[in-house]
Amino acid sequence: MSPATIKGIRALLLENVNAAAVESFRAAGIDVEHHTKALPEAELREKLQTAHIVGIRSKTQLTASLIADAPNLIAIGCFCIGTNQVDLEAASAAGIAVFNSPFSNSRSVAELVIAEIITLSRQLGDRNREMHQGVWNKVSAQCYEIRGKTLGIVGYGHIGTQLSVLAEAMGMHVIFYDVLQLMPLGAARPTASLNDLLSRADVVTLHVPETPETRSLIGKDQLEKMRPGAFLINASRGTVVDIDALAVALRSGALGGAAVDVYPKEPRSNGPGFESALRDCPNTILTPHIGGSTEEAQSAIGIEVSSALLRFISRGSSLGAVNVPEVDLRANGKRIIRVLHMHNNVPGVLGRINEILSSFNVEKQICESRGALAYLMLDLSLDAGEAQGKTDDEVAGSLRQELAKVPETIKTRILS
Ligand SMILES: NC(=O)C1=CN([C@@H]2O[C@H](COP(=O)(O)OP(=O)(O)OC[C@H]3O[C@@H](n4cnc5c(N)ncnc54)[C@H](O)[C@@H]3O)[C@@H](O)[C@H]2O)C=CC1
Ligand SMILES: O=C(O)C(=O)COP(=O)(O)O
Repeated sequence: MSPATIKGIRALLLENVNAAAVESFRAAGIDVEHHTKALPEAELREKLQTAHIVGIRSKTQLTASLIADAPNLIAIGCFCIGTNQVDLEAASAAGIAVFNSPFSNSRSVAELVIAEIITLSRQLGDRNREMHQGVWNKVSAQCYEIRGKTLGIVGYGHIGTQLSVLAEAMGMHVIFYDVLQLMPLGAARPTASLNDLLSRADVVTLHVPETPETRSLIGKDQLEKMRPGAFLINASRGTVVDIDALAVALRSGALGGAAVDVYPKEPRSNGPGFESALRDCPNTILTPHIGGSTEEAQSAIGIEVSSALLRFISRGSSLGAVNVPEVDLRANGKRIIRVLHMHNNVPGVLGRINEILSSFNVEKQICESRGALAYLMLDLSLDAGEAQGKTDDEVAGSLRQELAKVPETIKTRILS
């Protein structure tokens, strides 16, 4: 496909999406607007009027109402792992592909959690604060090695498994709980239930996605099932833990400490004013959602997600999308135009489309469906059939008109 496919494409990048992404978009000829923060909803709504691509991280909530109000939007890039901040159903219904980076920051999160396990076991947060206040407090009571202790991992996915390997290398016993049956790494062992894990682990760490099932997964009842003096770590999503119940457990001494990186409500930008019931709790490490915030992770994510978006914009390839069917065709060097047609997945649509195309020479075509959405990609030869002797624009224009008459059409793009 020619650079003309990219011409006029506007990308709105928020939340300080890495410079690697900005550079690769600009190098491809895309007009980029880059913001270091998340935008207030009204400003975001206005900017989405003209954007073809929006790039966000974990903070920006792309609701059904915002998506419905974004007439030109073709693709959403989540420059992070989580996609819970996007209404994926609304995006699919509008034929908008959503991409993320499924594992580029997993190692960064796992390393942070290792640091936190030791920090909590040695009460480093409290000692550090005391020293900065000029207080020398040399104690060994309730300070422990991590060797031989049991780490309970809830959610044994990309991050949970990385952590499992690192923790075992440091002499910990690893147990895990996951809703899926998964292969244990090393000597790690699954537990029969979440309660079983909570009652056996010295350190419980959460690595589940935000879903209706994980909301308040750890509340008062679950905290009460944890061992006396155990530690809780949450670097998944803020909604997974009942923060008030956790603060009570910490202040009463039922738990020995906690490390929390994510919160039910997070500020839109850096600066003072952070409020939480966890502030000033004993042996409690609070970090501002920095689990994936390393130079390595951010540049890898910038490259990975921008490449996926560029492939989708320039060739229609949806490989790696989290919500639309995965479709791709290799170009064969001939003069073609590519038709990309997203439609409702009901019987008879392909028949109607093929009727429209009957006088053209179809080089290749592929159609995949995912739930209610189907995605058709096809290449038409410009050197044969109806297209012969016509310009790309003429062929594209008439096809666009005809395809718009197919009632199940959601979105059509024609690349030449
Ligand atoms: N603090 C930070 O900066 C970061 C936070 N995250 C968060 O961490 C989450 C996990 O990341 P990954 O390990 O990459 O995800 P993943 O999808 O590879 O693994 C998640 C695991 O949780 C399991 N799971 C789902 N629901 C469960 C439940 N109710 N109980 C037990 N297990 C359940 C899944 O079966 C899966 O094995 C992300 O969804 C994201 O929200 C991710 C990266 C950075
Ligand atoms: O990757 C994720 O899901 C994260 O939570 C990291 O989010 P961030 O890119 O730091 O806003």
